[in-house]
Amino acid sequence: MADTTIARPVPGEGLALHGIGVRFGGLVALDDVSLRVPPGQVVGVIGPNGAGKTTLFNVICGFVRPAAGSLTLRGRPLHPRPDRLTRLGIARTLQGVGLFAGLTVAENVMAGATGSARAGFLSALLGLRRSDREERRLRADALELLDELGVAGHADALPATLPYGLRKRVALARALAARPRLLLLDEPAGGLGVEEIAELGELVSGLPRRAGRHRDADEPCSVLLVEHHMDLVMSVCDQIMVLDFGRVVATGTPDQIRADPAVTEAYLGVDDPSDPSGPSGPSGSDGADRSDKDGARSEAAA
Ligand SMILES: Nc1ncnc2c1ncn2[C@@H]1O[C@H](COP(=O)(O)OP(=O)(O)OP(=O)(O)O)[C@@H](O)[C@H]1O
Repeated sequence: MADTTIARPVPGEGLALHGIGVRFGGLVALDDVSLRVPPGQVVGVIGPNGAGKTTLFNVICGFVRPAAGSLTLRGRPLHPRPDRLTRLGIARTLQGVGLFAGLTVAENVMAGATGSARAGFLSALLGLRRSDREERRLRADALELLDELGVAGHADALPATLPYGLRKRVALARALAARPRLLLLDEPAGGLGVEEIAELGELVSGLPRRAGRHRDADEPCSVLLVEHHMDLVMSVCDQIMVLDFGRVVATGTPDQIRADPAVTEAYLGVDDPSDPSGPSGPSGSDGADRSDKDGARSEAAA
């Protein structure tokens, strides 16, 4: 029977994190975190403020080097570097938008394909030669993606002229232009309205089924979603990992996570899930602020 526990990495399958530990001075940001993101699945990482979600994302992107543990991608050791992600088949969207302000929407998406284009888009920016055919192919691919995400009508606009929700779609199109086998989404719902979040949910759910767009036709794309917005996470994820104070407190399907008392305790800071005093539980919209618990995991306090 297939192993469905995402906290138990399986060699050779998708992205796997094995016993990751990260410290910032005396603060333990991640402690023995293991996770796998199987091909074709949307895996969510949730947790209250300061739980370690962004740190985990940064480890996978190579912005933070773990003090302990290792990463593998399709069974091979992974030593990520932010400037090498595209080559590894990993694309990401950032908190906020992060588009190039001086490039049009279509050009931004073309820039995302740099790693998969024989002659990179940067070469054009640098004034280097590239064939017209290559240029046309990149633009056609970009327009197709923009069409898929419902923003093709804005292809020649500058990002700043678009509403925030549309700019986020362009950022997603740019990430998809790299034809990733693994897509990392860092709080994609941030700053979006209810309707936009519902539309985003449909988009994210469909990402692993984007047959033939990624480099490996035999391996569907997988998605790692770091997100505060619980309704989105619960509706799109196949599996969810819950972090609290840098530790894994629960993993499972959305239904399992909803029913797990450890999750309620992590969000509300109470043992009784029916206690109404907490501001937001796992079915609410945002993580609770646990500033009263700050420092509880520092080495000095341990
Ligand atoms: N560069 C850093 N230097 C020192 N401490 C850091 C650094 N980055 C994160 N931390 C600390 O590590 C812990 C985990 O932070 P992280 O940002 O990963 O949490 P998070 O779950 O993403 O929180 P949020 O939901 O508020 O974004 C926090 O206590 C944070 O203050």
